[in-house]
Amino acid sequence: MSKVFTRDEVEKHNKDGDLWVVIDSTVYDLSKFAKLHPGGLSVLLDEDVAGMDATTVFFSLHRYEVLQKPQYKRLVVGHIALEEPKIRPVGVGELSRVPYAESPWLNPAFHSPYYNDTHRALQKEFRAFVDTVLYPDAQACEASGKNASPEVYKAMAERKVNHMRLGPGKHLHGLTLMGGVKGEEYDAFHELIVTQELTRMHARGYGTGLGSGVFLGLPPVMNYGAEPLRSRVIDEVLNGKKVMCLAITEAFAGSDVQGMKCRADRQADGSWLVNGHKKWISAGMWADYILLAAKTYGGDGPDGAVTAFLVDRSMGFETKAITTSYSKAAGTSYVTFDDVRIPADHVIGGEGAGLLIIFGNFNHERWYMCASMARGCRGLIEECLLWSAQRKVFGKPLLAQPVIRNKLALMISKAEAMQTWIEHLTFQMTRMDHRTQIKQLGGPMAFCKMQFSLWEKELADQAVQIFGGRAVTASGMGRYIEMANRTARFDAVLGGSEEVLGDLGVRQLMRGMPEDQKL
Ligand code: HEM
Repeated sequence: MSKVFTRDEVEKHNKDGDLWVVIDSTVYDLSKFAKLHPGGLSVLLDEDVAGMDATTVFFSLHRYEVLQKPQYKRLVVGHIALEEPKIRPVGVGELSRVPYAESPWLNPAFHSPYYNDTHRALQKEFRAFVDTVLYPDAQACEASGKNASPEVYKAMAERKVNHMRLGPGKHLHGLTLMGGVKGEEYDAFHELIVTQELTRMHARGYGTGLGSGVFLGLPPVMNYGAEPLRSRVIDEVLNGKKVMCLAITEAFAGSDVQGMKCRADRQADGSWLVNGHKKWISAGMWADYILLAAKTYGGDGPDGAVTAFLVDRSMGFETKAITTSYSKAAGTSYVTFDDVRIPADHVIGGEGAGLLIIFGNFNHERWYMCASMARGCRGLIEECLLWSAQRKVFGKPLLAQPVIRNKLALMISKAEAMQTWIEHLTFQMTRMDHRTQIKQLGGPMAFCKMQFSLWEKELADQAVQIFGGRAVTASGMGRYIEMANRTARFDAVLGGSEEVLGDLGVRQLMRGMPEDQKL
């Protein structure tokens, strides 16, 4: 049982070698730790700290999670008589109590036409899974730059996480998913929940490395692959036995997909010989399979047509890590193909079908990015509100400054608009078949992604201003803000740059401009 002290007793331990502090009514013995303290010894010997209640100063310098680490929990020697801790951390799977930190549908006072009990059940269980399994691994891998641990791949397979990330479909039928959701009832709003909860790992690169291959690379194999290859690859990737990635962009071609130079030449035995390279390939470092787009020559179709291939690492492609400011944990790579031979049955969707396959995937990719950005911005708001309430400047909390409140108002209003917009598009996905979605949602999705990444950068920028110097260091108080600000730029480029997407949306609407209507 924890020992009980009076504040007078604690005050006597106020020197080097005999140093106690009180944080939130808990008494810590820092006598030995003080010399190892990352913030130094002198700050702990300050007359307002040594032997005193250091709650306010502690929370202006450290995140709560510091106190939860086992090595620091050991410093606890007791608590103050007749006092209870006032700070109540958010428990595993719980919702934040900070206003606007959660999407409105999670606010019990609010109503939504989109969500039912199955959505709520999935959200609850998925959040606990992120908190307990993914978050710790994500943070460790962001620091080490490594791929997710085998235990995480296993845990995801057991809970059918990859299955869910692919969106609704026959691959879920007969399965019981997290929260007891039946595979048949899983819809685009369940997928929205899964996508948004994943952003709470606060590890953008890790998330990309862990999942982009599944929802970008696998759908073409699922929709167009030939058996038995199709079933084997689906099983291996969904169940975490193999990692997959998508390889389209090159040093020569980004948003202008057709500018690619990677080529595949048909051989006399029907196989293909691939030469060229791919650049910025997320998860490429850990990929066993690549869904590759290359221009084909000497086949049945026209020379230079884009064709999709499933390439196995054993076929001999090479991957080199690209150092980005994003994250090593994304496994971003430069992939080279030097006379890599691909069997004829590894063509996906037929010769020349590559562009159709690639473009058919774009809406889903952009929707996914928009959903993540909307939830990521909520995370920024939660961080900024908590920080503004606990950080004191000129004797008052930051929240007492009108200029800070103005920044928060601009941030919150954008995050609210983002969630409303993505839910509107998600609702269309529940009502339109795939073909109609491609036709109808290309423009709206392009505008949505363009605007979201503009807003995301604005929010990240405001958050940096609110956190100050803490937001540019990768550890400590502002580390989530540092990560968000560093990675927001990638959303503006990946999946189609803002400029290209805006133009795409306008060009699409031009096709529908009426000739029989004038001003
Ligand atoms: C249980 C008691 C404490 C523990 C376990 C602890 C632990 C840490 C850790 C792990 C860091 C590295 C940064 C981070 O991860 O947030 C840090 C930094 C720091 N700590 Fe503490 N600390 C304690 C108490 C205090 C107190 C009472 C003060 C009062 C002044 C203090 C002042 C600082 C400062 C100034 C830094 C550097 C912050 C920065 O780089 O911005 N610490 N501490």
